[in-house]
Amino acid sequence: MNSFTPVDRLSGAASRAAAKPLVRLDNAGLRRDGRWLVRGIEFQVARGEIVTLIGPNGSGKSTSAKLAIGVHKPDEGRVERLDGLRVGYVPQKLSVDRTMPLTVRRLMTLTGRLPAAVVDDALEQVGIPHLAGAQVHNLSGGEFQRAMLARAIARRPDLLVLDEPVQGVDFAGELAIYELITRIRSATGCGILLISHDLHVVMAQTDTVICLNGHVCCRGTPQTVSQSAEYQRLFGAGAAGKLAVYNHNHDHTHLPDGRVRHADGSVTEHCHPDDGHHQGHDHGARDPGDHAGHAHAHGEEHAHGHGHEASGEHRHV
Ligand SMILES: Nc1ncnc2c1ncn2[C@@H]1O[C@H](COP(=O)(O)OP(=O)(O)OP(=O)(O)O)[C@@H](O)[C@H]1O
Repeated sequence: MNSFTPVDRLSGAASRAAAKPLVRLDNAGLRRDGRWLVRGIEFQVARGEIVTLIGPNGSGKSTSAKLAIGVHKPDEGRVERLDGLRVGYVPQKLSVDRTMPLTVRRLMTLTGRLPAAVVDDALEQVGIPHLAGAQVHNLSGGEFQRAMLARAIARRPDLLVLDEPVQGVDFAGELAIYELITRIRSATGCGILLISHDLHVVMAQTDTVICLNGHVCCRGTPQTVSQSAEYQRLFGAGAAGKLAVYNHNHDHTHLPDGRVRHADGSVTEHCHPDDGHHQGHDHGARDPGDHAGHAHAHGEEHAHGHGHEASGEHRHV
């Protein structure tokens, strides 16, 4: 998991190019069947930046991302991309039948040849080198999303666009995947455009949040957006408090194989009853041993989040 390519030192010309955003939407709008799907969309993604689009179903997140990468041409406004921009795109829906016989290695090369070493390196980076020969239909939700991420990063994109990268992943896996995304950003310096409903999980990892509802409702750092009246109208006032989940202290790491490494270096099959995430947290109606009831990352690094319940309130602003 330490085989990321370090960010290259940039030449003068390249560093001037790096100062320009990778992509910039300026008052972009898309109209279909006589109605505006999105309008007045303005945001940009710079190298090394994570921008997250949030908003309720149908608010135009995917449409805005597709405008950004050129799948759609704007009917109004402008979209500018850096010349020669390489995009890695993980769409929300994939037209691969997960019941078809297909190995992870083949999934990686469906849309173009890649040297085996590059495939192996990408799988290593996302923490599933052992699954190269596995059938896609046997992967867990989290493994599948990691395979999709590997597929996107294998071609060393400048801009990584991830449309709901934690679909089918439990709360614990979500945080691990967001940590992985953050690590990819830090190690490769690519820009990342992330789409999610799950703002209270996503937001702490994000530089800029753009809250959409057919138009841009509000924008800013996770903290500013979570406090804004527009955001609270859209997601419910209770959603603002969810950011606190990131401040939780923890004292152990969940390893990829499910075992637990403790602060003293010992490794056990399960958490100790007095481990960090058991202290003062409500496991709800779930069995106390059921870790899906709250979030803590199962991965190489650790982060704990609690209180992932959806606000439930989705009013339009
Ligand atoms: N090609 C299209 N033609 C007509 N309408 C479309 C097209 N693509 C999307 N839409 C509509 O545009 C609106 C925004 O869709 P979009 O997929 O961007 O929303 P979203 O915020 O990503 O939603 P979700 O969270 O449900 O994935 C929806 O009402 C959708 O039905």
